[in-house]
Amino acid sequence: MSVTTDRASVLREEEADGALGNYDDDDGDGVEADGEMGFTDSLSGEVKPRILLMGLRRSGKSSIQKVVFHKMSPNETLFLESTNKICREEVSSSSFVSFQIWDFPGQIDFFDPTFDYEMIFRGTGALIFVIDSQDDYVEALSRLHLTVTRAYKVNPHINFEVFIHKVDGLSDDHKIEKQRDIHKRANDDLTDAGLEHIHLSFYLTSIYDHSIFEAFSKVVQKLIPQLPTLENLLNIFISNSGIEKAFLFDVVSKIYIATDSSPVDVQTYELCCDMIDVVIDISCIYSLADSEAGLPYDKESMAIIHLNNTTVMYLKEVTKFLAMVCFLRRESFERKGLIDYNFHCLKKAIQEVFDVRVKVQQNRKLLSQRRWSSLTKTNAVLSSPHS
Ligand SMILES: Nc1nc2c(ncn2[C@@H]2O[C@H](COP(=O)(O)OP(=O)(O)OP(=O)(O)O)[C@@H](O)[C@H]2O)c(=O)[nH]1
Repeated sequence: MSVTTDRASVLREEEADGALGNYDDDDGDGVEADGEMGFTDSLSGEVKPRILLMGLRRSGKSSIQKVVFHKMSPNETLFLESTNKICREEVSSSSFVSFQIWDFPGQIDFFDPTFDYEMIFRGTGALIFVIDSQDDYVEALSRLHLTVTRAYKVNPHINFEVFIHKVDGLSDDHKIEKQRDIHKRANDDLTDAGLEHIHLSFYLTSIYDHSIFEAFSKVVQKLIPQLPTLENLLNIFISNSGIEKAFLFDVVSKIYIATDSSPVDVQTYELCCDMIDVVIDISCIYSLADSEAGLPYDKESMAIIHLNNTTVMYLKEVTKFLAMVCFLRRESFERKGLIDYNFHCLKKAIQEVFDVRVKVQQNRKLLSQRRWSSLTKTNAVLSSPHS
């Protein structure tokens, strides 16, 4: 059972107009249509970062979006129809996990005059290029090169993320070999073009396991300017509490937005995801219908799991959509009072970071609105010089 199909995080789904260059204006105010959107973006650096999903047809872009943000089961993606329009969606479950995802059809043509790629890349935070590892990837690599070079020219601040996707069908050796080959060829192409300074990050992903959530977590983390502060807070928290590993999770998407500086291993990450599922599912089944608007996750949410290898997993609510999940030894857990006290301090500090982030976002929005209104005034004067 999954509560998350009722999407708290997905505020709305919009489909861009059939012609690639013309985007639907969701509220009818004209601001998000055509060139205007790009112009405001360039001034304000849009409050919500934009993440683009690009790649050849059938590489798995829509499946990734549906599995990560709509909790679609991987098998259901077999029935997804090919995307023929740009699909935009806002993901906004907390101030830290707040962005727009644009899912592109596989066949976009940069030379199509109706495709305003400058406008699109200008407001982009991360470009995820999906390569089907089970297919011949020569064409995908040349497409990747074209896309990255175009995007970089318009906006050198974009994070370029390459998902070597559908690796579930490959053996471990084969996966590493594919990654090495794709990594080498993509970087050789950039070096040949004199663009070796462009950095590409590579991830092995599949919708059939947690790798896609882990990869998405890393993409999203890079878009959180407060990440070093959050990491520092977690480092202090674990060292003061005798904890071995701590994650800060967005419970809706199961994206972890920060962890301490010790390395992350996949099994640990998977255990955290399973724990969040268990908490939400049990809460859905047994929580009182009238408790806090019937939400399955609230201030009281907490769980302790004793693993059979002397490790304890401890989950606690941080904010409405964030949870801390940590791993510690049974002996350390005996000092639960100290852990809870330190957690209380951590929670307050995270709340402060959160408040600062909200303030910065509000200021940026205000600034952008002011600039926009002064610009429209100037335009009005210019267009009626005799008034
Ligand atoms: N084995 C495997 N198949 C996958 C994976 N991800 C997606 N697929 C399958 O790949 C096929 C194409 O997926 P889509 O998500 O429609 O691909 P797309 O890139 O959005 O395709 P277009 O809309 O045509 O651009 C579907 O049959 C999915 O079930 C994966 O991780 N592993």
